[in-house]
Amino acid sequence: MHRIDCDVAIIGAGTAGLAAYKAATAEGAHAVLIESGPGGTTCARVGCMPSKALIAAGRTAHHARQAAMFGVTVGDVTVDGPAVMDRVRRERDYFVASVMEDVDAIPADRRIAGHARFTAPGQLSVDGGPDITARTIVIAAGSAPSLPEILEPVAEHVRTSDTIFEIPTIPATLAVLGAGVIGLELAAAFARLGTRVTMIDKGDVIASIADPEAERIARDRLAQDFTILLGADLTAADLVDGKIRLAWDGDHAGDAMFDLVLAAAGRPPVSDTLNLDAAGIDRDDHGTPHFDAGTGRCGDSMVFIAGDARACRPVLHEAARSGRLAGHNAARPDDLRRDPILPPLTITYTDPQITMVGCDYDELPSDVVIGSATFGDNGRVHIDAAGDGIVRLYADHDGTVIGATIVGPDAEHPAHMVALGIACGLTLQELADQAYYHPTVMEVLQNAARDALSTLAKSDA
Ligand SMILES: Cc1cc2nc3c(=O)[nH]c(=O)nc-3n(C[C@H](O)[C@H](O)[C@H](O)COP(=O)(O)OP(=O)(O)OC[C@H]3O[C@@H](n4cnc5c(N)ncnc54)[C@H](O)[C@@H]3O)c2cc1C
Ligand SMILES: NC(=O)c1ccc[n+]([C@@H]2O[C@H](COP(=O)([O-])OP(=O)(O)OC[C@H]3O[C@@H](n4cnc5c(N)ncnc54)[C@H](O)[C@@H]3O)[C@@H](O)[C@H]2O)c1
Repeated sequence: MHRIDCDVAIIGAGTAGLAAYKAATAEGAHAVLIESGPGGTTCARVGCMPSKALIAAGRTAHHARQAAMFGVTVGDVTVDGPAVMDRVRRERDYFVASVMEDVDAIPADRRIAGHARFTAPGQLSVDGGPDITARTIVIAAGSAPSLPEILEPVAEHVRTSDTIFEIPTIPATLAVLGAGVIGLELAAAFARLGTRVTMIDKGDVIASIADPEAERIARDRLAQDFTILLGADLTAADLVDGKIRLAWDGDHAGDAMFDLVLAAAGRPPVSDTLNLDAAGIDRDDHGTPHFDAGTGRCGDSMVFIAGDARACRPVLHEAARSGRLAGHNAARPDDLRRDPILPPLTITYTDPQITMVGCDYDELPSDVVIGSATFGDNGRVHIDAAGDGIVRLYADHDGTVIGATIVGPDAEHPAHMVALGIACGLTLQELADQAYYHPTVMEVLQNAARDALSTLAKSDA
């Protein structure tokens, strides 16, 4: 077995690992990148991109069904399931190929295939590969879908986001376990493609939306397309005549048969497979290393961490950003860079979109000022027959914008503006006084800022 001595060893060639590799080599470090799977990143292969391709198909079917409202005749709308799934996979292949081009450009002796695990601080072994000694190590091993124990007897018939995009056609009936981001996006897409979807979650809210007004609007709207059962725990899962029978308890206790089950019950980091006991780093109760969010460093060790492996903010832009930072700092541990921590931003690509930015509703200060505005009376939304929604804008007592929950058509745009506003320390007055083109959905954000300002004025009076 040959040995490698290097400056930086990076575990995982996903978005975070690739960004770390580029940043470390840009600093002149001898870095190696270890990947246990097929590569291509979670985002491109089984995440952001195939899910958005499926959502795009669902949206197209929906718009086609709505066409008559605009005086446009398209005839009967039918969905060709195999053609939909073929396009999803073609799109996926396009994005994976583009990532693999970048990977292939890395010198072959810097790319190592196999599963890495720690054997001692600064030491890794790779299954079927070399033993590695590295001055610093970056953990960028990502996360993986969990399979609730109750589904184990029918595991063969259960899909996760890792396998759902391989199905040959659109199922007639689908149970989705988990009302988080993955469950909602895929449930909504399949429902618009003609699948009868039942979503089951043991929690009380969808998409972890803490703001009750926003949660109610999002849930009511999505429930028009598929069944949402909250506060429901699965009590049984078995196979009957080739179909999966699920039973659940709670207010809507019942059972039903499904062609397919999608488990979307969370994606914990894969840290338990890395033998972190040997790494010499402190970890929390879930096994995730303690780390400094400003530098990515785990305690005062020579280990850095990035991406979904951190078990917080598991979204693409955070993986890329934290990967760059970890790679740079792993190459320059004597001169650590500290990046500003951006406001958290999440977008769920349902219709309406669900976005949360900055301070979460359940962490707002007691003297918070909240401005609200609805999408339904917005000119652009009306013309486009795009539905309804709400902006809930949060500011502190001196009027500085601190967060928002936005549920509505194209909510991604005002959400980005609020994220920038928070990062720049914008006040409600400054937000309200920006240029808002007419007619755009951005005007709803301006209305929410004005509403919050009038509340602030009343509380000051
Ligand atoms: C269905 C779905 C949809 C999503 N949609 C969005 C979206 O629209 N927008 C968004 O911002 N985010 C989205 N995300 C989240 C986003 O994809 C992730 O946050 C991001 O891809 C994480 O990147 P990463 O580099 O941390 O992990 P990954 O890309 O998963 O990379 C980790 C790599 O490490 C490898 N690895 C693991 N263990 C080892 C080991 N021991 N040795 C060697 N290699 C190892 C793995 O094989 C993997 O290739 C979505 C995720 C899913 C699942
Ligand atoms: N648009 C995006 O940015 C996007 C899209 C998809 C995924 N992602 C990322 O992927 C991560 C993982 O997504 P996810 O949806 O798998 O996880 P999640 O943590 O968002 O949601 C999991 C849901 O499953 C429920 N659940 C857990 N165990 C259950 C059980 N036994 N029975 C019933 N319900 C159960 C939870 O109550 C929760 O509502 C997200 O945190 C997100 O950051 C992002």
